[in-house]
Order: sequence, then structure tokens, then C-alpha cells
Amino acid sequence: METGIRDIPDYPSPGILFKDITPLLADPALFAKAVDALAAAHRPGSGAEVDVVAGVEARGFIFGAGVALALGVGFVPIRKKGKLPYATVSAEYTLEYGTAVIEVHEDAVRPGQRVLLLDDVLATGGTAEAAAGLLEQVGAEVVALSFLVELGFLGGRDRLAGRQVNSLLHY
Ligand SMILES: O=P(O)(O)OC[C@H]1O[C@H](OP(=O)(O)OP(=O)(O)O)[C@H](O)[C@@H]1O
Ligand SMILES: Nc1ncnc2[nH]cnc12
Repeated sequence: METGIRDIPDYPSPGILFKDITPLLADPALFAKAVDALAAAHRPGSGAEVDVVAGVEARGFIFGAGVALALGVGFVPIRKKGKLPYATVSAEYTLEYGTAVIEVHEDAVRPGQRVLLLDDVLATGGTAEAAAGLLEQVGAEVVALSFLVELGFLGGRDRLAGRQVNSLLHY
């Protein structure tokens, strides 16, 4: 099966096998299929409808925005430090190849809004755990976390125990 995911060894640092999604993005049929599949579990009538989709900068924006449009709901950007113009809450976290800080606007959701968190890759789960925590800090109910790719050997799903986690492609 053509996935549009390409392996790049030793990027961005030695020992990391990087899952490059750019071939998938360049193929409109594969890209549309991925967005449609990520949206499917949350379509009207699914019982898992959401009010908002959130995505983590940068690759999470691509799929998050697509899924938000597919579901007819708004999109909340979770950005790397210093990029959001209004008052924010922030979290420092570690990911497979480093550390970073992400932020979300403190008024990004209304209290109790049901949010689907989207990202391209679930690796160690550090990013997703921090992002879900930020969304909850500003009043969201994080209904599910969905990923295009899950690197199962890095244990991200265990780190997110107790949360609804869905991934399309498992490595
Ligand atoms: O599960 P983890 O170990 O936390 O890794 C997953 C995160 O790593 C990548 O983001 P990156 O910070 O490289 O940013 P980018 O989207 O700007 O490339 C990816 O898009 C996820 O957000
Ligand atoms: N191995 C990997 N490939 C692509 N994105 C990632 N984010 C964290 N680990 C990654």
C-alpha cells in the first residue's frame, strides 16, 4: 500500500528515523484520504462529535486545519513559544529529539468545549501530553487525540493512558 510516508535515517540527529510526510502532502488523493480518515470518527452521528479541532505547530496545523474544515468546526493553533499575540498559557516538554515550549491563547476555547487534538506523528507522546494539558488548562474537554502516524515502539500511547488515542498508520 502506498502510504506517502518516507523514512529519513539520522534526521534531525543520529539514531532518529524520521517519518517524512511531504510525499503524502504532495499527492492530493492520499492527502484527502488521510484527512477524511482522521475526521471519520468524529462525523455528525458518530457519538464523538467535537466543537473544535486543535493542532500543534507546524505539521499538526496541516492535518488539524483539514480535519476542522471536514467537520465544519473551528481550529485552535497550539504554537511554539512566542508566536501567539494574545495572553497565553505555556508548557515545556520533551519530544523524541529535543525540548520545546508550546503555547495556546487563554481564550482559545469556551468552557467545556469538546476538542479533538490532531498531530501528524505520535512518537514519545511528550508533545501530545503537553498540548492536551494546555487545552484542559484553558477549559477544554479533550475528547480524543488523533495522529496520522504512531511510532508504537516509543510508548507514546502508554504515556497518554486514559485518553482516547487514534492513529491511522502504525510502525
Ligand atoms: O511524540 P513526540 O516525541 O512529542 O514527537 C511528536 C512531535 O514531533 C513533531 O513535531 P516537531 O516539534 O518536530 O515540529 P514540526 O511539526 O514543526 O516539525 C511532530 O509533528 C509532533 O508534534
Ligand atoms: N521519528 C519521527 N519522525 C517524524 N516526526 C517525529 N516527531 C517525533 N519523532 C518523529
